[in-house]
Amino acid sequence: MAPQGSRAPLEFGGPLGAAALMLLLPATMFHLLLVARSGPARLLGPPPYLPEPEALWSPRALLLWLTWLGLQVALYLLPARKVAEGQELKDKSRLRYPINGFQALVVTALLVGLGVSAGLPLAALPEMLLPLAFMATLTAFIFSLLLYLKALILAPASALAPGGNSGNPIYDFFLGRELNPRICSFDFKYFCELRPGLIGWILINLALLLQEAELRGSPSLAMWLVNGFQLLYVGDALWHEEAVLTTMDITHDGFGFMLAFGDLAWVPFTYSLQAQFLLYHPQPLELPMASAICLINAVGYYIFRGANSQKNSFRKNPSDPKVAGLETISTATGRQLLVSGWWGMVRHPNYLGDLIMALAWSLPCGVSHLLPYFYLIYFTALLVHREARDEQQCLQKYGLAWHEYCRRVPYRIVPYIY
Ligand SMILES: NC(=O)C1=CN([C@@H]2O[C@H](COP(=O)(O)OP(=O)(O)OC[C@H]3O[C@@H](n4cnc5c(N)ncnc54)[C@H](OP(=O)(O)O)[C@@H]3O)[C@@H](O)[C@H]2O)C=CC1
Ligand SMILES: CC(C)CCC[C@@H](C)[C@H]1CC=C2C3=C(CC[C@@]21C)[C@@]1(C)CC[C@H](O)C(C)(C)[C@@H]1CC3
Repeated sequence: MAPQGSRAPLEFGGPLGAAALMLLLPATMFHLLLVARSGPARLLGPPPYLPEPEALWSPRALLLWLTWLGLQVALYLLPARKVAEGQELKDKSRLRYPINGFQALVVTALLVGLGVSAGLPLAALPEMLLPLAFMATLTAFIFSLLLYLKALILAPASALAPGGNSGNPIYDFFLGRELNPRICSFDFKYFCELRPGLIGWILINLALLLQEAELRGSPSLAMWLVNGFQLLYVGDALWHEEAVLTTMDITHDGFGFMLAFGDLAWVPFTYSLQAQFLLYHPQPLELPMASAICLINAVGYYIFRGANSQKNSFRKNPSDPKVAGLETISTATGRQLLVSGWWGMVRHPNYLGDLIMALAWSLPCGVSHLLPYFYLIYFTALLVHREARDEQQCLQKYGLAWHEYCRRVPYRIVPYIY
């Protein structure tokens, strides 16, 4: 058995919190799937009915799910235009990652386009969301168990994540013991973070748009906006795939149930909630309002992309002319912190942009229901919590220099408010 790594303070309410989240997250996802198609679409009410086992277990859905995962694995293994190096690890080594996510998106789009023109009934996908979500949840549980056992038996101490090796099996299963579990060069966390769930989300949105076209003659303006905004978000993530290597999930969090379920089930089946809602609850949207919503999304995207690219360029090469003129603070680790540009406005400008976009994704659904605003509410809570986790980590890494940064940039996410 591998020795235990260094012990970090417990997050997410410790083992009890982790156990509660493992029940609550799948339950919330199924609740949303059921409520979105119900007449009243009440976020806070009880679900309209409890599904029978036959509604969850379907061999067709299982086959479809495995085919989808198999396709994304095959696309991941295709030759990449570039191979990028990750951040330095505890043992001073760096892992290598293929940069071919955008290529996977384009090939998937071509294959789906060919399939649809050959008669593939993509518009039937919305009817299979419940069993598909069940397959994804089951996969996440089984996969996390295998990852947990692999980490327990095979991983050396240097491969463990800072947080997921407390010794408590429930907590470690949830958070993930190993930082970058791999088989040969296949990196499970990196693969799951950007491929099956994120591209699956866009495919579900498209299927909902096609079904709306079948039902009502053409997709509504609101449905076009939601599809367009979310395609931009996913396309952007895959285009800037290399930037994910400096995010907290890759550099800090282990790969356990939280990320496996988040990537494979939560993202595709709950992030498509607005499009699901619109299929069953069409909303009128006039052009002036639609233009205002596009403007909000553009502002959010501008901040989100600007901030993420600025930090990424700076971390890759601080003398890059794009960032060389920015003001910085030196830290004892030798790394520097930006204190001007986007990172001088608030301490998490990328979260601010992401939240503004989240608002723009909900607004096309009108204001008659709370349900389509679930993403905005959940995402605010996630980012506030994530920001607090990141502060703790930065304080540990940078000590006094971080205090100085907080003094110079006092607001966390929203200028003059928070
Ligand atoms: N749609 C979704 O569901 C989700 C989206 N996201 C998005 O993912 C993106 C990445 O988020 P996340 O990984 O949480 O965090 P960040 O990309 O903000 O990374 C935080 C890290 O950036 C570095 N950093 C912080 N301040 C500075 C500074 N002033 N100058 C230079 N470096 C700094 C620190 O790491 P170091 O110094 O070690 O480099 C810190 O740990 C965000 O845009 C977020 O909105 C996140 C979660 C969910
Ligand atoms: C529901 C659980 C409590 C938590 C699950 C969280 C995950 C769903 C998210 C954690 C960080 C994520 C990121 C993205 C998607 C959601 C998860 C996996 C991201 C890939 C979305 C696209 C962005 O451009 C990004 C910056 C690449 C994101 C990285 C973080």
